[in-house]
Amino acid sequence: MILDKIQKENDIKNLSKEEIEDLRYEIREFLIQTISKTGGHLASNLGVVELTMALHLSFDLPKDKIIWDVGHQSYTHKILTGRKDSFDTLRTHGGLSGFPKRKESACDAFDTGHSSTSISAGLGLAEARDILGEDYHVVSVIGDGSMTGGLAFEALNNASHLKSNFIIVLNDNEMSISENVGGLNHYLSNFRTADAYRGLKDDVVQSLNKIPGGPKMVRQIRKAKNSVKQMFVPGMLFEQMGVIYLGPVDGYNIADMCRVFRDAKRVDGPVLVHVLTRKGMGYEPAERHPARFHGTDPFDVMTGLPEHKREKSHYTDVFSTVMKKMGEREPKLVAITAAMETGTGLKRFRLAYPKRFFDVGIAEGHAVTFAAGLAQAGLKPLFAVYSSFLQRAYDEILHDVCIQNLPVVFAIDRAGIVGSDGETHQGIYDISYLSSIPNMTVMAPKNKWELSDMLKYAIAYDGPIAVRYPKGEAYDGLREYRAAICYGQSELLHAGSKIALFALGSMVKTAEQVAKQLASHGYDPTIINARFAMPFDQDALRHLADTHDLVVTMEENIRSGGMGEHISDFVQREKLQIQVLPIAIEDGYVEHGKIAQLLDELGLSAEKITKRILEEL
Ligand SMILES: Cc1ncc(C[n+]2csc(CCOP(=O)(O)OP(=O)(O)O)c2C)c(N)n1
Ligand SMILES: CC(=O)[C@@H](O)[C@H](O)COP(=O)(O)O
Ligand SMILES: [Mg+2]
Repeated sequence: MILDKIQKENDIKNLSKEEIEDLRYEIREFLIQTISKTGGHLASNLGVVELTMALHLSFDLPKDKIIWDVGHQSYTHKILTGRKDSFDTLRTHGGLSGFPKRKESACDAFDTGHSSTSISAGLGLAEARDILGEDYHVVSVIGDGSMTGGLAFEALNNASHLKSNFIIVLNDNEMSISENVGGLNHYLSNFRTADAYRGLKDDVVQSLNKIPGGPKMVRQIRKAKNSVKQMFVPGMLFEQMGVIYLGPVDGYNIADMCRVFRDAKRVDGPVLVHVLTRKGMGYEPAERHPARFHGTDPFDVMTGLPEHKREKSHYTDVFSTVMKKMGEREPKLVAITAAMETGTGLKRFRLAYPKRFFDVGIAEGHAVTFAAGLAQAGLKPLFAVYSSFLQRAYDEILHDVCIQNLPVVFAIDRAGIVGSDGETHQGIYDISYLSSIPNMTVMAPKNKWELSDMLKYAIAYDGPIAVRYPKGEAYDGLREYRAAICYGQSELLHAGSKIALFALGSMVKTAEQVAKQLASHGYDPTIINARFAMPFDQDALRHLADTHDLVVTMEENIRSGGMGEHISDFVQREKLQIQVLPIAIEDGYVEHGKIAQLLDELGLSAEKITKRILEEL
């Protein structure tokens, strides 16, 4: 195996031409075999094997800095920097991260996970290098999807002004997770078709020359030729912004890419190298279904089919079904995604109501203000978004939606621990960052039927409102508890004594288990489904203070700014005679691992919560 010769960074430079040719196949095979067992981001990684090899052949790591935008495509980089043998631990607890991590390797120049940050970060490194009088190259590798994020444009604007030596590699595979959308995508696709355009024009000229009056028209066309050509000179947009454009270059021709990188190093100022790649390259099922293999669970290599069939529906599936129904019932309902159509479950809505569906690209901030505009003009916008990506839009939620009290619905998927994507993707901050914004309402369902009821309630509600629900299987217990949703009111599930479990969303199921465990110690706790994190049910708490000794608040969110902290504050301010035990995630970041394992480690499993309660008593 040539791969065995790669034990550390720069080892690739010792390989012969023939070995380099073979290495690309070995890496691809290794990626397919490994990810088929561990799961992970396959399609993007298969697309950039040769690009990564060319970068490693052209630059000197760790002295030179490569910043991977999002970082989901950094697996070959990890292999070429001596981490191949850890791949069986990919995205597991204590194992290799699915994203670049500075603490994992000196060759990981900057931690990523969310998109469109690489040009800003790279520019920062380049400026620091110049101010400190150091000498190294900085390369930011950004995909065409991530290029649709506003931050990337802000950085380009700044780069052209600063004029620091800095290389941007635009990895253009014409895909975000799903098809890339928008004007930039059209602009880039012109470069791909520029040759075809020229050929077509010659054909047109030949045909025109054969018809009466044709030669005159040909002369006019020739006159216009230069200005028409301008439109098709690749990279004009970047060049006019002051960023030198090189390309497009074939992302599967290593020698060509190395040549262009050599040129790019010599350019004075910012330079953009446009590389054309294909998502899923070299594995037929992934080439055919790049969105499905963007992030995949373990699968069978021969067929490409998932190893485990879904037995129960996920919260995302429930959301998808409700949206399809509500679209029919509510003609003013419009749905927005920021490049997450598949992940959020909006595909069915798009197919049924294409005119009421908007994929705005990776642009969460824009999505929120766009929703505010739609709401202000009389529509009912719903933004379906992952909890961690909505962090991008804090000011837009406050400034554009909540100050004007506009009826925008936030359907927040992946709220809580998400597992294998790790610290950048854990959805454990949304209750805190949303609850502090006046006019915002925050709800979380206990099971799949309540998600459906809450979404319907939210769509009918006249103000900003969020429904947060976790990744994975939807809970199908407690079906018999389906009291109508009333604003700011909780739901009593079991009336007991002494201890009250005041649980939100996913923690209601855990509360049931805690109650069972406490029963074996002779307690009969009351169980309350909080339903609303903000405003929480103050009357219920006043009543509990009269009848119970301890209220245990339970939420899958960080402690700081969470429901428990708000309730503790309320109890203190009202001088209620009840002890509060807030169960939440301790403030900090949570690394990758299995969801159940992480919850247990964070003290949020039924066993750990029961233990805490018994200690408290
Ligand atoms: C702020 C943010 N929003 C959404 C995502 C989810 N996401 C991860 S990769 C991706 C597509 C990126 O497309 P591109 O940069 O072209 O890379 P490719 O997958 O095509 O290699 C999206 C939408 C994210 N990581 N960060
Ligand atoms: C890299 C990235 O941000 C996404 O691909 C994310 O990993 C998707 O998560 P899900 O697999 O939960 O949809
Ligand atoms: Mg792409």
